Amino acid sequence: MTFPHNAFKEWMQARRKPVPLGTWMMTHSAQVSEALGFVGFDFLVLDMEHVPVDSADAVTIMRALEGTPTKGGQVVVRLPWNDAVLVKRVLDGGATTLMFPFIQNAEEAKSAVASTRYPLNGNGGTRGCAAVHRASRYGAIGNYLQLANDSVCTIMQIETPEALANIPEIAAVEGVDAIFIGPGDLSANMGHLGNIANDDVRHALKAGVDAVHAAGKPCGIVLGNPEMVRWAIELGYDFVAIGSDMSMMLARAKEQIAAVRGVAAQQAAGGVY
Ligand SMILES: O=C(O)C(=O)C[C@H](O)[C@@H](O)CO
Repeated sequence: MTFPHNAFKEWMQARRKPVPLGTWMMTHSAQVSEALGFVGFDFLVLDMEHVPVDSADAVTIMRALEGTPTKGGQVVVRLPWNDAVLVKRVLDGGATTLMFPFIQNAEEAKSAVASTRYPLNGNGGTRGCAAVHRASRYGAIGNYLQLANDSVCTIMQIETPEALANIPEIAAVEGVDAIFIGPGDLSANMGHLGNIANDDVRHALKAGVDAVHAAGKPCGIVLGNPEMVRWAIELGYDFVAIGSDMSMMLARAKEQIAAVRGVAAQQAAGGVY
């Protein structure tokens, strides 16, 4: 059996255009995720940080997506924390692109990368080793252990002013494939909780993508509405997510109710997601 293709890693290396567009999966539902897989997003973020998705749930959702155009190598698993045990479980479960939240410095980025690598040729890898699991298709991919390290794509999240200042060192860590700036937590840690549209936050989002590019790496972001997503693309972001499945579902429901009742649906300022 051939080794699964990591499309997302390839897009990061090629800086694919048009910019890959995705969304967050926050419904904790394999069926909703499967349905989302047919909509046309380039990638989908399986959120384990703000959604009570454990490693078994993550496998169920990834398995549901296998039958859709947005499968396997287009699923980004956002971990709840930089935790080697969770990394081991989601990688063994078949995840190929991992997003690490709240990475503050190069040391944390190195630890994150190491947890995704099997020990090989003195690479400092710390990923625990098993050969028969979903990732190897239960052993059907005979050379899984030899190819796994190079197949993984790692994304480090920048979510505080400290991390923003450390972008050059974080992005320079070997094995960091991309940086993702979390506007929700960055704005909160800048003192602008819930206000991504704040001018200081917008300035930081621009400075962040510029710093990531100066370090030679691609940079992603998530924003809450098409106008802000287009703004981010114009700034040079290399992959962008718009809102989430949950926010889109609720916004559409409010629009429908408002349309029947003849009142304007309320849009939150700055774009919630
Ligand atoms: O800080 C952020 O913003 C993120 O990391 C993304 C959010 O956690 C997520 O809720 C997007 O839907």
